[in-house]
Amino acid sequence: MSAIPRVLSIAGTDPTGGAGLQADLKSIGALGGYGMGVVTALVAQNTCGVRSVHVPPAAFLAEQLDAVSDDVTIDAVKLGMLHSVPLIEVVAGWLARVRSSAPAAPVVVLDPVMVATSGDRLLDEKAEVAVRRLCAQVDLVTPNLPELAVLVDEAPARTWPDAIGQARRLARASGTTVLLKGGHLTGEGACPDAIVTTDSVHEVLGRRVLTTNTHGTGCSLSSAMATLAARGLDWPAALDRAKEWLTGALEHGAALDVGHGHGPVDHFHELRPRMTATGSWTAARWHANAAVREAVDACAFVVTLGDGTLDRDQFHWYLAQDAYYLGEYSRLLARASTLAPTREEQVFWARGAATALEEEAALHRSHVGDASVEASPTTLAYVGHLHAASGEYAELVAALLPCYWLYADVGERLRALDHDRHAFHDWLGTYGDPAFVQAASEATTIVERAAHHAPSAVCARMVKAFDRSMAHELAFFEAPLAGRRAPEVQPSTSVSDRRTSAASSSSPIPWAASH
Ligand SMILES: Nc1ncnc2c1ncn2[C@@H]1O[C@H](COP(=O)(O)OP(=O)(O)OP(=O)(O)O)[C@@H](O)[C@H]1O
Ligand SMILES: Cc1ncc(CO)c(N)n1
Repeated sequence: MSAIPRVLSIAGTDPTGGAGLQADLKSIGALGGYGMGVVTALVAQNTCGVRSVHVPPAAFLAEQLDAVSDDVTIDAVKLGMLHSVPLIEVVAGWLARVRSSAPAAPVVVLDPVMVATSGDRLLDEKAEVAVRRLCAQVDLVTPNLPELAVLVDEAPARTWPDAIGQARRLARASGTTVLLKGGHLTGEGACPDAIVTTDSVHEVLGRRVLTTNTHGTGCSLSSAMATLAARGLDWPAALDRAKEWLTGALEHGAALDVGHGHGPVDHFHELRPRMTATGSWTAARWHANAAVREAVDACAFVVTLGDGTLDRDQFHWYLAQDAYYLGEYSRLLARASTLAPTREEQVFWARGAATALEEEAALHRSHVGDASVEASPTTLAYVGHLHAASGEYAELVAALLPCYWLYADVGERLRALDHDRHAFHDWLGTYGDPAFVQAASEATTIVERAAHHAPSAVCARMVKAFDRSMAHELAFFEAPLAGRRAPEVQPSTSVSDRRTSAASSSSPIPWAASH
C-alpha cells in the first residue's frame, strides 16, 4: 500500500459539490488520500433538491471501472449512488474480479444511498434487493436509519437501542460490519453513530450541530471511512477520527454560503488556517515579501543552524538578543490585548504576552544568567519599530505578525533537517511545534480580519508595518554573523553548561512554546 492511499469513489454526481462524487473526492483529499472517481449517474441537483438523473449505459460504467483498475492499484473503494440493478450488477462483477486478482484486495465501503437529504429517491425500488445482496460483498455498510430499515426489511427504528438491534441483524445477515448513523434521530445534544458487528458495538456519541448544512454528510462520512481504513485504522478508530472531522465540517458549513437549501459541509475546515495564501491581505503581504523570505532562508545563520556548523558563541549571542527582544515583544503583545476589539483576540494576545515573558525569563536563566543583556542596534531598531506601530490596533498586529509567521515558516524547514546526531538537535526538534504553528495561524486570521475592516489609510500603514517587521526579522537573523556583534553578554558559566540547561528549558520559538 502506498503512503497516500488511492481511493476510488463509484458514485453519482452533485454539480453543487456538496454530495456524491464531488463530496467524496473532497473528503478523501481532506483525510489524506488520493481521490479517484467513476460516475454511475449524472444528477442535475443542487442544495434544494434533485431535478433529473441521466444514466449512461451500464457498459460505459464497466469501461470506466476497467480503465481505473487496469492501470492503478486501488487501496480502497467507496460505493455511493448505484441507481439500478444493471449498474449494481456491473459493480458487483467488477468488485469480485478486483478483489480476487489484486495483490492486496482493496477495502470496500458501501453507502447504500437510497434517498437524498432533500427526500428525492436515488435508487430504483427494484434495486433494493440487489443492494442487500451487495452488502455481503463489502467490508463496511453505512446506512442511515431509513436505509437500515429497508435493508433488514423492518419499520424504521425510532430509538437508538432499536437501531442498534437492527444494525446487529444486518451485520448477522450480511456477515459484514455496519456503521450505523444517527443523523436522522431527533433530539438535542448528541448525534450518535456506531460501529456494529454481530458481537460488538463501538459508539461515538458526537455533538449535534444546529445547522441546515447537512447535504452530503453520508457521502462524506463513508469516503472518510474508506480513506482512514486504507491508512491502516480499524473501524472504531476510523469512526472516532471521521466523526471529529465531520462534526467540524458541519460546524463550518454555513460559512461557505453555498445554495439556498441544505448547504454543504466544509470538508477542508481543518486546512483553512493553513490556506491563508488565497487572495487575502496577509497572503498578498507574504507574496510581496518573497525576496525577504528567500534571504532569510539563504542567510548564513539559518543555513548553518540547519546544517549544524553554526558557531555556538554566535548562536548564544543570538539567543541572548532574543531574550531581550521577547521581553519587549511581550509588552507589545500586551498592548495588542489592550486594544483588541473582541474578547477572543484580547485573550489571544494576552496569552502570547504571558508566554513570551515566561520564555524570556527561561532564556535569561539558562543563557544570560544574572547579567543583563545589552541590546544590539539591530534588536533595538526592531523593538523601536514595534513601539512606533503601537498607536492603533490594526497597525500594531500587522507589525507583530511576521515574528509569528516567519518563525513558523522557517521552523518547518529547520525541523525537517533534524536528526539524532545533529549539533543543534535539542533546538531543531522544537521548531515547527504544532501549537506554535496554530498560534501563528490564529495571529494571521486576526490580522486578516483587521485588514478587512480597516479603512484604506489604515491599510496602507498596516502594509508598512508588516513589511518593516519582515525586514527587521531578516536583519535579526543576519546580525549574529554580520560582524555587528559586540561582547554584550558576559557569560557567568561556561558555554557548554549553558547550552545543556538552555536546551532543556527553552524553545527557539520561546514565546509560543507553552501555548
Ligand atoms: N446535525 C448534525 N450534527 C452532527 N452530526 C450530524 C448531523 N447530521 C448528521 N450528522 C452526522 O452525519 C453523518 C451522516 O448521517 P446521516 O444519518 O444524516 O446520514 P445520511 O442520511 O446518509 O446523510 P446524507 O445527508 O448525505 O443523505 C453521521 O455521522 C451523522 O451522525
Ligand atoms: C449523487 C448523490 N449521491 C448521494 C446523495 C445523498 O446525499 C446525493 N444527494 N447525491
